[in-house]
Amino acid sequence: MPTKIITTLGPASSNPEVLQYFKEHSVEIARLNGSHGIIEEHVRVAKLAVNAGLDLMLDLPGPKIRLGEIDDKSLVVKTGEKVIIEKEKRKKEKNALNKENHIVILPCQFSIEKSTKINDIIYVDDGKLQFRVLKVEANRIHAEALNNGPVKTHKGVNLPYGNIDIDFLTENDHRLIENLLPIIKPKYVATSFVKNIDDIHRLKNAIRNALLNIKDYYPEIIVKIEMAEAIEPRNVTNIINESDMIMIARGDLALETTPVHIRVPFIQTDLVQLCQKKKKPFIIATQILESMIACPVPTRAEVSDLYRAVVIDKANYIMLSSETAVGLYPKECVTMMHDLIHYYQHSTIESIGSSKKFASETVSKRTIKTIKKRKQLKTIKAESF
Ligand SMILES: Nc1ncnc2c1ncn2[C@@H]1O[C@H](COP(=O)(O)OP(=O)(O)OP(=O)(O)O)[C@@H](O)[C@H]1O
Ligand SMILES: CC(=O)C(=O)O
Repeated sequence: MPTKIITTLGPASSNPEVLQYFKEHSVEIARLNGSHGIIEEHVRVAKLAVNAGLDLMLDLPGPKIRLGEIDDKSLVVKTGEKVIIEKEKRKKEKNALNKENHIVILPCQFSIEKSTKINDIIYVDDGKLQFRVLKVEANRIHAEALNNGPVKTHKGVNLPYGNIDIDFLTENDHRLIENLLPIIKPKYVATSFVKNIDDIHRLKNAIRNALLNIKDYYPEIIVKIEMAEAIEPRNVTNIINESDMIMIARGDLALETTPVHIRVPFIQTDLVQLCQKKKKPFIIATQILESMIACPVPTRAEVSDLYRAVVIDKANYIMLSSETAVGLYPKECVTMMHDLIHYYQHSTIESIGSSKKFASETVSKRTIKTIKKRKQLKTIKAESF
């Protein structure tokens, strides 16, 4: 089976025309990220995706630490700037400017003081922002920004050296399982920040309870591998056995394993081998075409990453996140993936590009042109020798 695409839906892609395009270009699953948006919006978008013929995945947030609501939409921190990180206050307690004595206050959805010590680095927004801890108090952390960058609402917070103790199923997970799952009945439920097999059992119980009155429906469970504990030998095999599909969730994995960023490609290799050995389908996720959030063409490194996922790892699915949720070029991202998948499948076939069926049904016109060009080049080369 050729690799298929999963697209995360958001403002950039939640309309019938884009979803139809996705369907026609190798997208099989539409992912709704439970960490963002409200239930009513997810219901609306789920209907559009189903109407376009896509399967649904509901991705549960799990105990992922995130920033709270950042009121100042243009907030930017600068290198060396002092910030305070503290548990998000309720609406009426909020300081409208998010500032105290001119120090930027960053609200966080969970208290993280107990998991932090002086000189630890706190990573925000997939590590795009880094803060060094200067002082830890009972209810807040004083830190300094190590680089410049915008601070946005609900971006992820990672503490690779901290020991986080947040219950696996959060209030938000329960709300989505009880109020959204029975309505949209997604084919897949993805679960975040799983540490061990007990977490999966707890999720399955919660789902069973929410579906007591619904017969003939139970979702397939996708376990996202994104924590160091999940890849320990005592956990990883059990987790793979207990799941219907594995997601190599490289965004958080990169910051939850140390040395940060470095281990991901190695872990990817090991997980791919394990999944293949156990015949478990798997997804390779995150930042495959990240630069295409703002640019219509990918970097060479991204194309190589895509090649690795499709050609070397032979992933069952590759996933787009911000690229299709909030990016400027959701269709171009899907086209890029679709074309590489089909180029791989057909580039060795002698009749490539001349088959009408191939041209009309699968690859975008641009790829056909490229493949034809490649064939011409080959011919020229052969003739000149
Ligand atoms: N339904 C949505 N509405 C608005 N913005 C969204 C929505 N879904 C995703 N986004 C935006 O796209 C970004 C990337 O999406 P993605 O699903 O990868 O989320 P994430 O915050 O990185 O978390 P996760 O670790 O769950 O993937 C989010 O950070 C958010 O800014
Ligand atoms: C997809 C996701 O959650 C991650 O890469 O962290």
